[in-house]
Amino acid sequence: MSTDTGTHVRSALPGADADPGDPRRPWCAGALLAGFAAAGVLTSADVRVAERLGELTGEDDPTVHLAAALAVRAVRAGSVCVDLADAPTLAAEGSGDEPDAPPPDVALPWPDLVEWTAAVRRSPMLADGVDGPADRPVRWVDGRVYLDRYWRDEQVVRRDVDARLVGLLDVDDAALRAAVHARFGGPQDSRQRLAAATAALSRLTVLTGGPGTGKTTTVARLVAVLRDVAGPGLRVALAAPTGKAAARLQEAVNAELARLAGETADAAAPLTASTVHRLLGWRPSSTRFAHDRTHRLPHDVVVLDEASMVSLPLLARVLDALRPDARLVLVGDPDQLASVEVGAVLGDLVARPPARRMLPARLAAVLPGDVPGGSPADVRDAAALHGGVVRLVVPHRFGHDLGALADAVRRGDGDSTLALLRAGGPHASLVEPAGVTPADDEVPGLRLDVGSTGALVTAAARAGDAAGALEALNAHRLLLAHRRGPAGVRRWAALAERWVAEATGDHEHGPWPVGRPLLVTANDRTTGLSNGDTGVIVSDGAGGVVAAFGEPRAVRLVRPHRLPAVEPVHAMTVHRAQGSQFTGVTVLLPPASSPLLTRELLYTAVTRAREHVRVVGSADAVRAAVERPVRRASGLRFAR
Ligand SMILES: Nc1ncnc2c1ncn2[C@@H]1O[C@H](COP(=O)(O)OP(=O)(O)OP(=O)(O)O)[C@@H](O)[C@H]1O
Repeated sequence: MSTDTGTHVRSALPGADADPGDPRRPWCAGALLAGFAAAGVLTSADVRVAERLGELTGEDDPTVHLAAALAVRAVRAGSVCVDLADAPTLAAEGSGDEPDAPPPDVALPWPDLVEWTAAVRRSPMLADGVDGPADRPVRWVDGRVYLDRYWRDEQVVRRDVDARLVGLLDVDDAALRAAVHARFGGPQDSRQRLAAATAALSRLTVLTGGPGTGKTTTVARLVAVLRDVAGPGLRVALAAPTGKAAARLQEAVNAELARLAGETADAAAPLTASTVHRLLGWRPSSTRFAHDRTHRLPHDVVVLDEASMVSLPLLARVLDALRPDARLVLVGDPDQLASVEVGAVLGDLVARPPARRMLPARLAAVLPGDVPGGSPADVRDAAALHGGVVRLVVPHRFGHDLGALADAVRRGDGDSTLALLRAGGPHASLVEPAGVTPADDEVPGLRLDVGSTGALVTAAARAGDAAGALEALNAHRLLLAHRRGPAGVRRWAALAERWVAEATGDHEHGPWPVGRPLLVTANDRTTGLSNGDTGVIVSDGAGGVVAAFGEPRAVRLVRPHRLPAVEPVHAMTVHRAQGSQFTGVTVLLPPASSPLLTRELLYTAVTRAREHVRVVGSADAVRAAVERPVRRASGLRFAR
């Protein structure tokens, strides 16, 4: 394709006559990219990176620059790569990264796909295909364009996962069968038995399931099974992406292990769980972890919970650090929101067409009758066993209505979702505002919940009852999709703070008001607090205050002057709430046109609630959410 494409299309470009001072318009950009930037598809940074790569590699074709800029944009939006054929559709949907900017409503001068692909493949900027040169900054593989570092991370995951699925570990069938039945004896435990046997036999297990299907319980009992078959000296690491999720995992797994130990009089050593970063040996002054391919983790088993939140680069680092003969158990709900960073690896591993392996046959030999069969879903689940994927399907915790609601959202069934929400009842309700976003006086129930939760938290905090304050903090949480704007965290957190002050009659304004809920926004080694941890300021009983974090049964106290970056947490994004649950949840939806409004967002929000979820949003917004699954491009779902 000739390099004059840019000039040729200039007069037709959206925004070509727009204000030259518009900050979205990159300085010095060629006409083609400037047009995409003016339309809001690319940012100045996307354009600058692409043009700089062009300078460094001697590439001046603007269509190649466009492909590279779209690969940078894709990463910003959480994709690993961009599929050029799909790029026009994705651009028309707007960017989840900049949800407040409307999607472009102008026709963009997309290059002809065949010519574009040819230009990209012969470019000195790009490596062509899997076997292309290793020193190019961008790579094209089967229509997908990657920034090379993400391609390399994807290859690490692909190769390691494939290697882990080859061959089975040496475990005695009869001993395994006995151990599994001893730990999972119930008639409904079939999938949990399969999960434990898979973890014993395979170096990769992917344990999935909706909320309350017994994933954490399975992890604990699976560890007991592994100790039974491999000996009590087994070195087990538990990890999760956030400190809060790690604390919950540790508490739940040890409680179940202690219960099992009581049953069998075994002495079970308690396990500790850490964040994934801490497990790998995160060092603030280095871009590398202490554990990597040259200095592997010592563990025989690594269990990674909330794996839907793990990014592609982080999973690649875990796989790098794991001994090849160690077992990896990934646990999570692939229907939830993916990592805030790049990739949706759990979903990709579940959706991947697995090569045919020995595992299902061996599972059938160890656990005859437990391998699923019958319904189409069972047949799909049986096929997924080739990839080490076990899906738990029996809900053990959820109230029936909440479970049905979560399931309708997961299935993309807008009619049922709306019907269940409108039916109301003790578990779910819908508040439909008159306008696009609700006015404060349209949500009296929310105001009551926020006020009463704040009053409970403040009363416990004033009494110096840290555990009680942390417990009360989980009574209700307001969740939103956006940070800014009329349906954003900023506006609603300020409102919630006012409602709490009104409910408690407390207008204390000092830097650390007693009862203020806190969200940690940075990792901090000295206090051990992690980004995403939540806590509350409580009285220390001696006229001072202290910040309480952790679970009510394992409270950690930190003096305010030692706190890392924190912010008040009267409301938070749905993303931030992942890994936590609350008795009641209110989710306030953005307008139907928001690109952040997705099925995964609503599903994640609904499944944060233990007893009641209130959805605030128009019927259009609910439908838009349910009917729009997140699309994150990645090559992991394909054969290469
Ligand atoms: N096989 C089982 N039989 C009976 N009850 C079970 C079984 N497995 C788990 N449970 C119970 O179901 C409830 C939910 O289990 P668990 O917390 O393990 O689910 P989960 O999938 O980890 O949930 P979440 O994703 O919400 O953390 C717990 O009370 C647990 O004791």
